[in-house]
Amino acid sequence: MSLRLNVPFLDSDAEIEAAANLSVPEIFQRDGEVFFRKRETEVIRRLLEQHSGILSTGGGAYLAQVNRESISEKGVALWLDAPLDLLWNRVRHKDTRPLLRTANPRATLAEIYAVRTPIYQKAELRVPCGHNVSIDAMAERVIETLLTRPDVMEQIDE
Ligand SMILES: Nc1ncnc2c1ncn2[C@@H]1O[C@H](COP(=O)(O)OP(=O)(O)OP(=O)(O)O)[C@@H](O)[C@H]1O
Ligand SMILES: O=C(O)C1=C[C@@H](O)[C@@H](O)[C@H](O)C1
Repeated sequence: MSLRLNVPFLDSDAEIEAAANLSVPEIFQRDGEVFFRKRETEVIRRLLEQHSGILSTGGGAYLAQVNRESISEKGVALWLDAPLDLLWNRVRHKDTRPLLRTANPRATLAEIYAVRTPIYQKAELRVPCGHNVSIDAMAERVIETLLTRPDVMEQIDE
């Protein structure tokens, strides 16, 4: 999306990792989730203040009201709404998500999904993501959806 729109791509996890010189799991292990969430809130606010572009936040960031407010103030929240089984297939082979390092990560993901879905529904925009929707097709759908918010993204016909 950022390549197509020629705007910066920002990722809050990547910014936190660069600042700490540690991976997200290492930060969780060394400093705990509460510490991580504080850094996440600071980073999201700073990135939204300093840049106009696409900000990919970590999946837990939108749970905090303060982050939801920062996002709505500076732009718009867009939820990529994927079904649980699709999410599981994407994360099952990775060990980069500390919250899923449990005895039964599939069940943990289901619990997280159930708790978070009503909060993700607060996002102003939503794009459903089914099986077999390519990254390109998703980017196209997201751009079409963003165009419904001319205060955030405007089409310029050349
Ligand atoms: N439309 C798609 N089709 C197929 N695979 C996809 C699609 N979108 C994302 N993926 C893959 O799903 C995996 C998870 O995506 P990604 O790491 O971007 O998630 P994320 O939303 O950044 O998660 P988090 O913020 O929790 O880290 C990646 O391997 C990515 O390539
Ligand atoms: O969904 C979450 O709570 C998280 C998602 C990742 O992007 C990281 O921000 C971290 O692993 C927490």
